[in-house]
Amino acid sequence: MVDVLDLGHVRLHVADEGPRDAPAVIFANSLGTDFRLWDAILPHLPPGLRIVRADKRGHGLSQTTGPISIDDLADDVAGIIAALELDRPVYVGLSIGGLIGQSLALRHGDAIGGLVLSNTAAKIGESTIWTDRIAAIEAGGIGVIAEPTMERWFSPAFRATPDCGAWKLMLERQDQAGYLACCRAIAEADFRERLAGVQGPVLCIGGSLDGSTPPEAMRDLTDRISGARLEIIEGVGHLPCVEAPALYADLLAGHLRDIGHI
Ligand SMILES: O=C(O)CC1=CCC(=O)O1
Repeated sequence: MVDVLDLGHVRLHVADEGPRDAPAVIFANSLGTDFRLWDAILPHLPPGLRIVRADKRGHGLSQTTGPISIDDLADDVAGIIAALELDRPVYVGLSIGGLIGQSLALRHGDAIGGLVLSNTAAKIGESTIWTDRIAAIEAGGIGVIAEPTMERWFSPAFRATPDCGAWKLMLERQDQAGYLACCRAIAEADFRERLAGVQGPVLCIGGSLDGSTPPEAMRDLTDRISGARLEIIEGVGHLPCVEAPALYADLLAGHLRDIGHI
């Protein structure tokens, strides 16, 4: 079922697929993408899962609101879990989705049954990266950042394929105010001194060619969480679920088995 979920303060576009009583996994996508980010891994996941994907505020078909924080976005995820009556789903968040996951684990740890932090960091980039990006978009529109963003998102090999064009278009079509609100939320988020409050087992996944949250950032994040383990997928950029979907799904499935979720 794909639907609009009204949480009262915001309406979110959510896909809820699979048997209602099955072990659930909830996915959160990155800045500038909608929940189709996960399409390619779905056929590779073990059968019989309940899969929930949601466009965060200001992305895809979800509503854009005023200023937001990563904690607000984590509260939205907790709201989705409660509204859909999910039984402690495993949360998988990529990039800003990973920041949201760190906040979710700290604020609503009892609501989730496991955590996967993909292509993210305890703090993503210095503040100037975000103030420069915001200024560039305010001056010239989201299109001005599209080409350099593809270089961070994808390996040279993937950028040479026609598929890359669709991802660039997805970025260019995001709501500008929604995208900028998320940039401001990322700029303010810093979990470096807070992660002692997150307990493993946590699976961290990175890409060897990730230009946004490189392997060093993933290692730093993993080292800060007791019981976390890191897998780096070789030859892919910031969105390994797009570039290496079978491998990504295998890592995820292995983790679901390791923690007894399936
Ligand atoms: O656009 C990028 O640089 C990649 C990115 C950073 C945070 C996020 O969610 O995506």
